[in-house]
Amino acid sequence: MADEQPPALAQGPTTIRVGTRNSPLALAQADIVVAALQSVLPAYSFPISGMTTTGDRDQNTALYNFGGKGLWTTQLEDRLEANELDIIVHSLKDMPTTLPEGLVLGCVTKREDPRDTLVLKKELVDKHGWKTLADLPEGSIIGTSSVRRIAQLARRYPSLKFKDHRGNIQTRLRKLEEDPELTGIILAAAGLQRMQLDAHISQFLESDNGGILHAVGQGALGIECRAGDDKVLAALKMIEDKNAALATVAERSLMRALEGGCSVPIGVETKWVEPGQLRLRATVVSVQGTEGVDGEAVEPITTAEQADQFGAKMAADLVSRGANKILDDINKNKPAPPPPQ
Ligand SMILES: NCc1[nH]cc(CCC(=O)O)c1CC(=O)O
Repeated sequence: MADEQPPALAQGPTTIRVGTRNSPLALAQADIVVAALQSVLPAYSFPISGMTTTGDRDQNTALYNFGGKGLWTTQLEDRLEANELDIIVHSLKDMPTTLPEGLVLGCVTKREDPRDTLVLKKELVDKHGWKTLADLPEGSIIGTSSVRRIAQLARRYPSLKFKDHRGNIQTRLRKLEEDPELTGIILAAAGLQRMQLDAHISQFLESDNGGILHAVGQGALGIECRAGDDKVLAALKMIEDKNAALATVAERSLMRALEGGCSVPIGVETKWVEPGQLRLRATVVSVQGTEGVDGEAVEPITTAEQADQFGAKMAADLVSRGANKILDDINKNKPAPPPPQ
């Protein structure tokens, strides 16, 4: 094993310091990445340091008030730049598409299930046997604070109502059972699966089932490091998943071209329909769900450049069919960010 390692890994310190947020999911994700690194670099150590970020602390300000940029990431990035950490493990979907100067997305690892899921209140499942969004009676209240989820649900299921719902996954599951108003909530499959909480899932949502597309990068882990840190970059290359990397390049390119942060209703779905053939589906939906533009294409993708162009081309196609009007309206109506505290 050792003589297969890139030369950059053979010399110098054998510690790679790992930064993560402090939530149970973030810590589980850091453990997954450390286990992968440890298996290819058994002589190295990977101390993990957890940190509470603005996004974790501020549970009250509506998510779009942060401007969508770097809510979860800035404080960890400061420590990476200050050379106090060597890598940061992120949910890729929480990473802005443009990173600060000097920092790069070092790799994307093997992707978990990227879909959103419906989690219904247990008591209601037991009583009525409901399983899917289509089973829910008019006026049922779904807890979610994601404009992407609300917009798509409102479009497909106009009789549903929504209630702001946030906190880490465990908190959200608890609030679902405790809040008498809520019928169900929407959570990413990946987070539930990584925490062994997937028994709570009632329905997996996708374009062909429920008509809901997931967030850009959902289900993938992105690892950020310093540009030019050759040793760390070589280590990360060893745990990269090529298919996940290429698919998420296309997704992130689409989002960058549409200038959407995590707060705009852009849904995507990428699928390798054959080896080397990537299908990209995308949707841009107005906040009320009254308008939407959808796109779909399949292209042969083997390089990051091709994936990047694929995403940009899809964005241009969506724009030419009205997505820019939807996004402009959203940007016009956005409240001003809160004053710094
Ligand atoms: N918004 C927070 C967040 N960031 C990443 C995940 C799930 C894990 C992933 O997408 O990899 C979640 C929870 C959720 O949306 O249910």
